[in-house]
Amino acid sequence: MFVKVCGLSTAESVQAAVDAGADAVGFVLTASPREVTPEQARGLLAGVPDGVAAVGVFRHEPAADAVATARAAGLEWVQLHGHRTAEDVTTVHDAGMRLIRAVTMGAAAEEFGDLGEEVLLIDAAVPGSGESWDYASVRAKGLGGRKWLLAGGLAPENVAQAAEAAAAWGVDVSSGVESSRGVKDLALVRAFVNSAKAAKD
Ligand SMILES: O=C(O)c1ccccc1NCC(=O)[C@H](O)[C@H](O)COP(=O)(O)O
Repeated sequence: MFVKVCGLSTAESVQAAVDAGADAVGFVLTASPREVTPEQARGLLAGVPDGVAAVGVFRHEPAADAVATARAAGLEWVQLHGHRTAEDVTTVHDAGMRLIRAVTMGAAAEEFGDLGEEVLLIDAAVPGSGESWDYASVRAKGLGGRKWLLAGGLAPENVAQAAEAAAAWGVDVSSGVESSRGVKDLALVRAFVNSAKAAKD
């Protein structure tokens, strides 16, 4: 099970995620209580070893702007929320970067198609809100064989059940490992990664 921990803003939370075995860490580079500057993200990147994906997260920014900001932060991956096109995917790849494309569960059917991104992320209506949804319903999207992350309202206590219900390739969390909005709880970060890694693939 691929595990991403998102919305990290301190060296301690990065270390907790990495030490627990997270495969990816996310830095929010768009308006959010979790927002970090590119300079802060670059500093946090120092705690991310090779083999762990460091992801810059964006919402409505044009793909070219997201790429420029992520590059300024030294990140290799971008995660783009909002409606995206095959041209956006090309923009990211032509810049030599890697892409997680995020769609909300309620999006139109064509949004779930393969636009060439490396990883798809299926989220709640509002990213980073901690809202849960009917995870099993994603099975109807026919994502078998794709690399995709389940997100929205996951937490240490529900991640294993949710991932199994959805037949997820991986999981992503932010709110469910926080003590208050934007403040990561290190014990919850560890518990989440452990629970997700123990979940049935
Ligand atoms: O975290 C944010 O505030 C945020 C703002 C704008 C775009 C994306 C954002 N976060 C993305 C994520 O953290 C994850 O992809 C996911 O939505 C986490 O959801 P949750 O665990 O329910 O907080």
